[in-house]
Amino acid sequence: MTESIHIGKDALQQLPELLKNRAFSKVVVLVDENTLPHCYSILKPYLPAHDLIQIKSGEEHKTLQTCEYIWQRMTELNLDRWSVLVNLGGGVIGDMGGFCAAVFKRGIFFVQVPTTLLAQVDASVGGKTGIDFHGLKNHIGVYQEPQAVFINPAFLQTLPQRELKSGYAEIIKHWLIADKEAFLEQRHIGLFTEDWEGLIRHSVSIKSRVVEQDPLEGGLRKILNFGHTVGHAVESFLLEQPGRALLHGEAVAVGMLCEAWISRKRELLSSEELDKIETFLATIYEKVPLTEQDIQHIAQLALQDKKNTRSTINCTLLQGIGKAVYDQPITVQEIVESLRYYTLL
Ligand SMILES: NC(=O)c1ccc[n+]([C@@H]2O[C@H](COP(=O)([O-])OP(=O)(O)OC[C@H]3O[C@@H](n4cnc5c(N)ncnc54)[C@H](O)[C@@H]3O)[C@@H](O)[C@H]2O)c1
Ligand SMILES: O=C(O)C(=O)C[C@@H](O)[C@H](O)[C@H](O)COP(=O)(O)O
Ligand SMILES: [Zn+2]
Repeated sequence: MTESIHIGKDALQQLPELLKNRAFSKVVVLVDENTLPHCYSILKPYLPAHDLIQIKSGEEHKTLQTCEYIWQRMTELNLDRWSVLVNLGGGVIGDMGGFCAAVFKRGIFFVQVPTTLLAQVDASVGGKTGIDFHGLKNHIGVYQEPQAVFINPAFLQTLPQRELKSGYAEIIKHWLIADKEAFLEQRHIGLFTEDWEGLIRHSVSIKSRVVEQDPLEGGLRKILNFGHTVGHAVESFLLEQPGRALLHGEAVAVGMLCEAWISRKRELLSSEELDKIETFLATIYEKVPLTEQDIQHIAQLALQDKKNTRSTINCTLLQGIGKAVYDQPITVQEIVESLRYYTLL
């Protein structure tokens, strides 16, 4: 695991040393209306004098418009290239704050302090930063590693159950692509775990191992995108439908079911394994109602996936539980069929 990722209840104790050693000219903390009341008091004792930038929470604000506001505030606060932005929040704050820092004055430093399960096990690790554009997920962004990541499971105490479940989807994804034993054992414990730190460490180690080998997603890193070809299309589509938006992990759960079904269709996955995946996910995630018209729209959105080459949709599929294969060409029609299958589950 990368040395700059600190995990545990004392993780933040490493932060003052980092801030002191690098002698940053200014420290600014990016928060939203939830992380300010719930998380800032945990972080504050570890910070020198600093300013705050507050934005609205939620995927609908992971946009260029919010970036403009952040850059405007950074300018008003006179940040120079030796400033550091501390992103205190979930994946939206981490992705967008990381992106804003990476391009402000061609790049200032940033640190990730993830406060949701999803951000602790996935989004804060690996250097993908970015925003949504015209409803398309992470359509604009750059790869830029933070100075360090500080993961304190204590932040999860105030996180709503629905958000915990969303983050758990990325943990399940890590098991499905890389650790069969963990999937088979842990699924009986599910969200009743008391060992968040152990689960986080395990997930981060899986993700870090992949990212270290292929940081810019030339090949292997695409396995981390299992469930996202269909999942991002579902998420993008429902984000634009009033009252129907899903959380990222909820959409990934739908995507994993569809892509597991396509894996079965290709005889990469046995019907017993597909059944195990379906049964487990059904115990956690509610069924998302989709009409035939929705399905047609969603399948078209997959044509914008970042793993595609020319007009080929390259999907990551499962070759049995615990092993993933990337760059598997699939068709829009197969996505339609997989979503129809999902609606009948
Ligand atoms: N960069 C990556 O590798 C990567 C990986 C996975 C997901 N993502 C992105 O992450 C985003 C989803 O992240 P998320 O699930 O963390 O959502 P999020 O950032 O929207 O946070 C979820 C909600 O929880 C609130 N919150 C955060 N911490 C809290 C706490 N401790 N207590 C109470 N409330 C708290 C937030 O204000 C927000 O309302 C998506 O945009 C997704 O595309 C990125
Ligand atoms: O880190 C990665 O690589 C991932 O694919 C992790 C995903 O869980 C995450 O949602 C990521 O943001 C998706 O990246 P994208 O390139 O498909 O936008
Ligand atoms: Zn994801």
